Amino acid sequence: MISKETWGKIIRDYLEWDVELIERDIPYTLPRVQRALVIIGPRRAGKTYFMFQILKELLKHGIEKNETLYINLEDPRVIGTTLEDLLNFLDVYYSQFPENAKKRNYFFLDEVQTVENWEKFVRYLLDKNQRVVISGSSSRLLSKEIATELRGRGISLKVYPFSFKEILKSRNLKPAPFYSTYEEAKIKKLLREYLVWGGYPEVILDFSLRREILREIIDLTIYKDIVERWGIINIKALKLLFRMLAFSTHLSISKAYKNLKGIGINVGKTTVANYLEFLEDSLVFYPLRVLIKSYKLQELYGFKPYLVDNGLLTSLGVQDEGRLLENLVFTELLKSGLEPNRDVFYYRTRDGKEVDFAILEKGRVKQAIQVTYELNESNYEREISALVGASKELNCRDLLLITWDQEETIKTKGKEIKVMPLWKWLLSK
Ligand SMILES: Nc1ncnc2c1ncn2[C@@H]1O[C@H](COP(=O)(O)OP(=O)(O)OP(=O)(O)O)[C@@H](O)[C@H]1O
Repeated sequence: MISKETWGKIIRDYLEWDVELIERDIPYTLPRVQRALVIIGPRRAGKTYFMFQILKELLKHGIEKNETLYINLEDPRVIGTTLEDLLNFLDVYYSQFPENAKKRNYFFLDEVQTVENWEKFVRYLLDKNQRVVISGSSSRLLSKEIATELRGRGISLKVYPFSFKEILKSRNLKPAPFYSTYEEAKIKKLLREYLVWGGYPEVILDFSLRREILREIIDLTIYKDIVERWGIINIKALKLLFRMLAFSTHLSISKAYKNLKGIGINVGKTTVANYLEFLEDSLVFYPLRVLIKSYKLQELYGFKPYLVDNGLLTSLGVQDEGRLLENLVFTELLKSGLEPNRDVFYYRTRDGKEVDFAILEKGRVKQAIQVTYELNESNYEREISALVGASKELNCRDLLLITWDQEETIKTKGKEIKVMPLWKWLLSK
């Protein structure tokens, strides 16, 4: 049992506490109805820090600090907290601030999954008309499942590693209609780093330790979230599968199974499917499906694998700039709020040409995006005819081709294709 003194101290410590943070551009609203805001995202993406940002914004809007409260349930002083302990903690809080008992308070509960029956406590607070923000990720319960556990009493908000705009902001480079030669050179240098090393907050904050940080994030995800949690014994197969995702442009369960078999790893197809699902659940891997009505055909075509951050690709050994660029575009689409396989798919024309991203809005394809590092003689015909074909079949006029550094407008066969350098596209979003 956690003593009243311990809770009292934790509350006092919180009131004295402050933290410096880089402000994120993640739109959110605290639910006005009796629902908790559940912050979810991959490991080390900045979920806790985003809670801190919400807290700070409340204070800026005139809420007294003692009307808010943050507890990290993985704080060593409160390990083993039970539901009863949490109720005791409420008593201690209200005994210190009796006037708050009649007000609306803001509770921020981090690593909430460590307490058994935590959802009962959250529902109790919500029933009392309190505002609740929760987050967590551990081998015991993935952040995605927290939303499920609340059974309709949670609204989830996704936090991913930094977007390019957020990185620029952290370096005091604000989006502007024009940049000086110096600024443009600086933006391109940062973009090159972002292309290779991604946007995990700790990587941005300590670039010299990027390799170690990324390795640690992969280990946390693989060992804590997947191996420990599911009691996986074939760790080698899981790690090889993760690497395969990084290197493949197309994959399916059978193909992954055959690839593994080809290098002497014998695991069943069901195991392969399970491992892929675990990686997907931990929000590091996204299988992008083809835009097609028939579910059977969708299965047949398999998926295009993407990872949540380019740093993971590099850490796993990917060096191909084309692959890095395409993955980066995917991650920015994610960060802009698009849900893969609901708002974004890849597209295959009737004659088998591929367009990387088809963006849907209100059931129609609003934009078709092709990504290629450099448009040149050898790929021009393929890239352009895929976009033109998709445009005709999908009746979509907004055609975009993202490259590393080329810019022009191509008019062909009655269609107009905008060719845009990556940095301009990222800043225009
Ligand atoms: N907005 C930010 N400003 C400054 N530093 C940040 C920010 N977001 C994250 N960080 C840095 O990254 C680290 C990891 O962030 P945080 O703890 O918020 O991630 P998390 O998603 O909650 O991680 P976990 O999944 O392991 O619980 C922090 O300790 C901090 O150093």
